[in-house]
Amino acid sequence: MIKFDRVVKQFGDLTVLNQLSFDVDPGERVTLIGPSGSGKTTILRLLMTLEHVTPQRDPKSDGGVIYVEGKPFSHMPKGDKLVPAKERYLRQVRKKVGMVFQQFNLFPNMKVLRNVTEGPVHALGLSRDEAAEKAKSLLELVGLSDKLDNYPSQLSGGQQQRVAIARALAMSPDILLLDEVTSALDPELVADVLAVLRDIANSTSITMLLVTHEMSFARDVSNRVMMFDRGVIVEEGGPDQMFSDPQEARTQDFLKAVLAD
Ligand SMILES: Nc1ncnc2c1ncn2[C@@H]1O[C@H](COP(=O)(O)OP(=O)(O)OP(=O)(O)O)[C@@H](O)[C@H]1O
Repeated sequence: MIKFDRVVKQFGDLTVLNQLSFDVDPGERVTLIGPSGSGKTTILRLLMTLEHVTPQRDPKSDGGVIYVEGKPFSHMPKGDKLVPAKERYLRQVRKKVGMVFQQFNLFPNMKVLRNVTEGPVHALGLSRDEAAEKAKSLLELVGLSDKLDNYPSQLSGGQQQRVAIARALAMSPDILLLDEVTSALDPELVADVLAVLRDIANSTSITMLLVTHEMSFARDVSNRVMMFDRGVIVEEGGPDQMFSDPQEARTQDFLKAVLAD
């Protein structure tokens, strides 16, 4: 479903991902943990094509290939303009991936329903009626059927994040990326958002990659936990083993620090 094959990503002199290889199978839920700056968000951003691997001649610079459903993408020779066919191809692959960010990134001038219907109308070619029907059922799933005509500014942070989740799902992605989706929320709003995500995890077979500091949530929903440090996987395993019996000192120290927070 997802494959990183010896991916190297640099920002200037900083090597953020260092010959990183891993696979994610269809339907897997994988949690990425690790200290700040270890490259977790960069992995998600590469999958969303918000960042690119841009190989150059220098063997130390960017390299490797990322595959989604067997198709290579995010491999862009530096300086090349995207030709239309390649852009179309990338758009096709990108449609398979949905992302929810820490900041909700809703369109502030559109009502809730419109926030969720815009993508399906413009990117999937659904009619306004079809998109509205789909959006309403997703907004019901996230518990916001009574907010269709509200603007984002009229909602709490937790409600806005639930709209963002419905908006990502409205594109029918095969893969859902969640990047610290509760970090910007007041503590009392976190539980509702996590409950919605638990429901989605339990009721769909969508593949998920999560970056989260909510360890009990990660333990509940993930099949696998990968611990990153400096752009490499230090340790990986099932959630019970990783959270109860981590083997590597860096994982032990990281979890101690997070749990003491
Ligand atoms: N666009 C960019 N330009 C320059 N440096 C960047 C860019 N994006 C990320 N970085 C740097 O790359 C490193 C890895 O960042 P990344 O956001 O992937 O880490 P992270 O593990 O998600 O951290 P956090 O837990 O704090 O979100 C950091 O040192 C960051 O400053």
